Amino acid sequence: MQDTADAPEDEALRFGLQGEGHDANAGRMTTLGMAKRLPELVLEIMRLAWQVDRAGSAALLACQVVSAVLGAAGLLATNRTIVALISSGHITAKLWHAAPAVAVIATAAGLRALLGIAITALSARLSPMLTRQTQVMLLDAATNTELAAYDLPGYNDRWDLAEGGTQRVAELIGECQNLIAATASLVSAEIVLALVHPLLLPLTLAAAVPQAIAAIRAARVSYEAVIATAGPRRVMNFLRWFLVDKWQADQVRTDGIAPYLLAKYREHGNQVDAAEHAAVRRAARISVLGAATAGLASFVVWAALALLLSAGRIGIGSAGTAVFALRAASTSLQGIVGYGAQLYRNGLYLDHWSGFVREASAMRLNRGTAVPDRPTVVAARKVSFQYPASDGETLHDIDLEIRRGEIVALIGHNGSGKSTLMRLLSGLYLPTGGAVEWDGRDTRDLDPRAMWQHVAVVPQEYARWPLTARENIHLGRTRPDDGDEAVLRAAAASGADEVIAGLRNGLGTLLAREFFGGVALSSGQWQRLAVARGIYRQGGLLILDEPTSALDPQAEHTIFMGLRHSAATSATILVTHNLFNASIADRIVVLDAGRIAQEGTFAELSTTAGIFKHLLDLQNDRPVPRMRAASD
Ligand SMILES: Nc1ncnc2c1ncn2[C@@H]1O[C@H](COP(=O)(O)OP(=O)(O)OP(=O)(O)O)[C@@H](O)[C@H]1O
Repeated sequence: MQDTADAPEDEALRFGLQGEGHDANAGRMTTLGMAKRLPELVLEIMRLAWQVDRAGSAALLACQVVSAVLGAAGLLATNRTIVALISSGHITAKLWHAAPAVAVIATAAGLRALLGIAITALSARLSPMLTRQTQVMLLDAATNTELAAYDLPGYNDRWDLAEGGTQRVAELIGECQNLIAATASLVSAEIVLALVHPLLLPLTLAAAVPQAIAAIRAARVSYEAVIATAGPRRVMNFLRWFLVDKWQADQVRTDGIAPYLLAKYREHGNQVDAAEHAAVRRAARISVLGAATAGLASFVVWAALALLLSAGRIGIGSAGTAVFALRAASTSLQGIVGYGAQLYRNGLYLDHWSGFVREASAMRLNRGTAVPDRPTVVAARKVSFQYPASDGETLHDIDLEIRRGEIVALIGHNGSGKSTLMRLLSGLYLPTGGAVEWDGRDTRDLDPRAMWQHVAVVPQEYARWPLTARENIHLGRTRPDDGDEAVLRAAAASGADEVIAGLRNGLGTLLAREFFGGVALSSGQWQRLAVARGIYRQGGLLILDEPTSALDPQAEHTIFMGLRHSAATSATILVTHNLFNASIADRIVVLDAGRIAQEGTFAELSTTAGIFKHLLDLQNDRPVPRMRAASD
């Protein structure tokens, strides 16, 4: 019995979000850090906006500037109105005197309202374009990386975060606009205040500091809570998917696992609630303190204004103007602090996006430029390979050649490295030692996209593209001279023709999950299409990784009988655990723990002591149970 005291703890789902720079992000959320970061962030967003819609971005900026100028003009006109109204003389004369300034106030207010509408409309137009642009940039970066990027620790988590960042873009645009508008209003109000009395300018700015600090602290608390709960929230997303997705729905029922997983869901939900409640309480305490200090600071400003007035430093007209300007400045400052804190927080999510785009760009497919021909010989020369997150090598010292027209079967225990070797031969991975060569040229020197034009792979986990049956076979590589003929020929070679014949609209039938309006196929039917796809490509290197695992014996027979024909012009590698299927290969290579253990024909290996013979004997060892034999 195992000693439970020494037993390691069971592992649980966890995600690599914490401690990956996010704590440092939160640490930088200070007043100074924010003052430095916000202008950069605004510029970054404006640069992005400029890329997608120059006219719209320029119009938006122009509207903001004109609105600010009108704001200042309105405030100055307020000053002139007050001076005119409190001057000595008959009321009618005073009103006439004030009329032009009143007209300026009214016009400025009307125009600012119109500009406000234009700003809202322009922002609404820009937001979706910008969101899409960031998403396209992300997809472009992610789909052009080396496949090995997916094996880097935390890569998928960073992808998720980056995708989350793109969903914040619309908010960022709004916050950016509001921040610019508030800053423009503040500048105009402060100019007016400085004209009334220079002391009022630093005083109003200093009064905003406590409120700014409080708003940033509150935003930081909320960001920290988001980061702290990211792990459990992602586990919850994962569990939700497992509980309701169709692929497990039958087992959720027969295994009765729902209550067990739901309990785990609640447990993680409670962790999230506890962290968020604590954050809300902390943020509220900080906000109360901030509001109290802000009240005190504004009392000081008003007191200073009263003192200036009573000391005769400013006139009653200027004091009236200052009242309006102070209100405008205070509203603007609140806006800057509030929107600034939100913008800063959302900017951290945008950083996830830009960080991922940078990381993916550094991993971009950037190999040689030599364009290979259809290969005659594909070879591994002393190849070794280690996955980035792995402790040791998966493949060691592999020497192997496959020639055009030859079928080589790869056999070996689970985890012996067969799929990894195929990804190396097809150029999906580059070896960490030795070289893979196509007609003597190192795959590192070849243009990978040009290489893949000559590769046809039927993987174990075949894609089920949400496209028509026709598209699922030609994948956009149509042959205009051959029309559907080539597609149907490939379908006939894999038994997919029977599947297509039964579809409501033949080759034109959409194959997708029902909720996308498509027809759902069985696993074996999908696999027939995947094999047809591989045959249709007529690749110089044809790789079949367990191509018949989900097929009935008839479909399997069709494929293996047709394989000789499609293999005539390709170097073909077949990975299979069904050793009888390996008998169609010219040569069999047996992998054991990442090394080539045996190589030979079926006849040679099935009669020589070794792994192959051992596995073959096991496959043949299906004795009829004794009880049944007795009763027969
Ligand atoms: N992305 C990865 N990162 C780290 N290790 C990996 C990765 N993919 C596979 N491995 C490890 O490499 C070894 C070989 O895996 P591979 O998939 O090549 O084996 P296989 O022979 O194709 O197995 P099977 O017969 O089960 O399909 C395994 O030990 C596996 O755990």
